[in-house]
Amino acid sequence: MNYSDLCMQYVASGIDLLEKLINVHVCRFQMAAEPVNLNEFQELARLALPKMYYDFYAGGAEDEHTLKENVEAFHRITFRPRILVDVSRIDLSTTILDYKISAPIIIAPTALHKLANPEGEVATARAAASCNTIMVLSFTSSSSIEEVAASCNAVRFYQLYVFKKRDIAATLVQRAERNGFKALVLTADTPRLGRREADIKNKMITPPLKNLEGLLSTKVSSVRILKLMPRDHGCFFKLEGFRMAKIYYKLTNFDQGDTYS
Ligand SMILES: Cc1cc2nc3c(=O)[nH]c(=O)nc-3n(C[C@H](O)[C@H](O)[C@H](O)COP(=O)(O)O)c2cc1C
Repeated sequence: MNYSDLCMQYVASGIDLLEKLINVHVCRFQMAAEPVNLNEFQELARLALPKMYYDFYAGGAEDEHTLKENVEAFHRITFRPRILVDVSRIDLSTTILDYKISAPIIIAPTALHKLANPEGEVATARAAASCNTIMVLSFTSSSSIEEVAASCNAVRFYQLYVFKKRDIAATLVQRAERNGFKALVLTADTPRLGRREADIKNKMITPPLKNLEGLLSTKVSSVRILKLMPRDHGCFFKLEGFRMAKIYYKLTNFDQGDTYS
């Protein structure tokens, strides 16, 4: 990670540089002992990132009930040991949409990777390539579709929010397809963004969403995240969304004028 770039990014975001330098150095000191599990990576992230950004990645909506329940759900899963079997050759590889991957794990779409690293989603795509898995690029990525496509040969899917303003989504799908993205991943559970209380308290600001430049009238580079998708652009989803997505993917004849609520 290029720390000076990271610090410059913090300064640009109006975040206190001294505090971050201290945290980054504490973090690097602690890095002497390599993290051995996800919890330790999370703790390093907490030390290195501005609170505003850490809270964005780590937090959930309202009382964070679902967030806690997600963690609990994983705790309820146990492995059934199988003994006296030949483990000399272990193969976890599988296929998704005919693309072979090393294990049944792909990178889910998550927004705004540049909050954590100046390379943003480009670095994530390279990680996907080196692990021989698939990256799903978020609709609200901080690196552009083209930058991610040029960075490596990872198999890439593109996550789509179906916007009321259909031309926005259609334009992005066309760009993704032109740049070798292999499939669309439709997000159906975000007709409105959750009420993320930490983001409200932190007065969360975002880096520019490069893919939306020139498409949204909103000045997305400095708005609070809750205003990112204002009413007239807001994403929505119902069965109709599937029809639209299908049309987008064929890239023909979408009804630009129609409105849905
Ligand atoms: C910080 C963060 C950002 C996310 N951003 C997006 C996004 O931009 N688009 C999307 O479809 N899902 C997004 N998600 C949802 C994830 O793709 C995933 O569905 C969700 O985290 C549930 O998986 P988990 O239980 O493994 O975290 C985001 C999740 C997190 C934690």
